[in-house]
Amino acid sequence: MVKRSFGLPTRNIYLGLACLSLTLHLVLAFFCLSVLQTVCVLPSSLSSSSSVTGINAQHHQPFSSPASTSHKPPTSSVKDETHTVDPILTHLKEVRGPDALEALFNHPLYNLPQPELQEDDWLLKLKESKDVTDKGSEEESEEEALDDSQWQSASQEEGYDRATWTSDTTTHPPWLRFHLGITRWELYNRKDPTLVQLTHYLATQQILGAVQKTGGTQLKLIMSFPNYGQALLKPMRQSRDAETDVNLFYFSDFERHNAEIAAFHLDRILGFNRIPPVVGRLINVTTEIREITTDHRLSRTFFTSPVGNVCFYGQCEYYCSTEHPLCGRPHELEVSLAAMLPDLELAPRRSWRSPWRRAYSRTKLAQWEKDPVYCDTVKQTPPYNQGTRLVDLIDMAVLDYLMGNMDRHHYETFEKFGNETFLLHLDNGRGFGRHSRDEPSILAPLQQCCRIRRSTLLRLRLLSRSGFRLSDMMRTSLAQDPLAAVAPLLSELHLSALDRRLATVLQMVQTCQNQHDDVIYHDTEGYDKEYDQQPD
Ligand SMILES: Nc1ncnc2c1ncn2[C@@H]1O[C@H](COP(=O)(O)OP(=O)(O)OP(=O)(O)O)[C@@H](O)[C@H]1O
Ligand SMILES: [Mn+2]
Repeated sequence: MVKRSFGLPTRNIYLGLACLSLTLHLVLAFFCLSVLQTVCVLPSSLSSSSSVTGINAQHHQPFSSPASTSHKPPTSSVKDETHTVDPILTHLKEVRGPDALEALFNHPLYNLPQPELQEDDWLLKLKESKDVTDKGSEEESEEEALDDSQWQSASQEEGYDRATWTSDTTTHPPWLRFHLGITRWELYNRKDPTLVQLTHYLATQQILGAVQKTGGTQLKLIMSFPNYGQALLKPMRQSRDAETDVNLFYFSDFERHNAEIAAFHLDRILGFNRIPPVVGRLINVTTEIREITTDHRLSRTFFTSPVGNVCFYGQCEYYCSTEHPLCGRPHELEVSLAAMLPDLELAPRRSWRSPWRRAYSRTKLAQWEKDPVYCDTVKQTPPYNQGTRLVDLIDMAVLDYLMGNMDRHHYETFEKFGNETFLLHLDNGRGFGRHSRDEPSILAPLQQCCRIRRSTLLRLRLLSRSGFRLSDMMRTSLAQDPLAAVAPLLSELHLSALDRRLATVLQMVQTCQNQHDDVIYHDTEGYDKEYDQQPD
């Protein structure tokens, strides 16, 4: 009786619940399809990339975990009040992982129109074959010209390939294609497949030679490959998580191999393309240095440590002693390998002292640290008084601030291009030393000059948005490096420091704009319409 008297109402309740559940499912399915299409469909490669990087998602949207991102919208993008007013966001797609990096690089701000390249905008050029045979012609003496005959070694050195390159670029090894692709405006074209081939080449080619590089203060080696490519090696000296001792001056800090690697990725993500490609590699110090080196100053410094690891220290000014050994485990050592720039004889470079160079002294201050209107003087001094040199320097200060590099005493340019060219951002080994502290003085050029390229500013803003967040882009980009399989190239603490520092840069530009009129250097003509509503 009791059962029967409750039967009908219970059935109605069940029916009602079923209808409600069906409606909810339909609404959910509709929402998922229409609004979250890009989030729901995750690229198949994600799970593999996450296992390689071993990402700890404590502080970030875990792009590596499809389950956790696929059914709810990222909260920060929903909160973003500028979503409907900022045209930049019309290009924003909520994607994660490798696709997000690709989406960033496909954004119009990373594909701004470039002036058409003229013949003298290329650093090197191949000689026409008629020039090679036409001995005595004036063009023969052109320093920047390469001719096929240079590549044919008369005496075949052991292990080296016989060069069979012709003027057909498909016969060229990646390092040569990289050299031939350098222009007045950038070191490499991000979309050129040469870049991927070059990094793969550096990471995998057999090492035939290893000698110390002269010049500079810390140990560096030049490694040679079978088809005459070379790379600049910086070794791992300390664990990735070791923070620079607070009592060490910037000029005493160790150089870090992972800083060289991360700086290349950061520079590329900022859209500069001014750092030679760098990859990480595990090398065998016995077979790939000790047994092949012809450098006696280097080979003399090898020894076996008390626990049986093979170590060496080389000869240089800083940290080349038994107390600072570079040790394999027992043979394997992590290193960074940077693609070498063309030989100085083919493409001479000019070294410029940075106006914001530090004093490199325990006690002295540089002029820019004492004079609040220092930039007024710089602005009137060639080459900073015209062209893009000042804003180029400010781009470099932003890059250095983001990675905490206080060691930018000089920068270089290719002599061929005079003053109208990009700045090479070489030597980044002292970046990424501290994540817990930001060094405001690195931003002095921006703070004192209150000037920035519009394209740089717009890209920085883009990188502060969810979906394109700088830390996420860096994590994804660094996961492509071979050493990411050993451990993430930058710890999460360093990655979040990047976002924090980026916010500081944007805040500084805002403060400048509140006080000055001519903060923006307009370099995005023709694209202004698209960003009309972008506040600057
Ligand atoms: N990828 C490269 N290809 C060719 N030359 C390079 C490359 N990177 C650096 N160099 C050259 O080697 C020199 C020394 O390198 P780097 O600056 O990294 O060493 P360093 O020991 O930090 O020097 P310093 O102590 O003077 O700062 C640079 O000034 C530059 O001219
Ligand atoms: Mn240095």
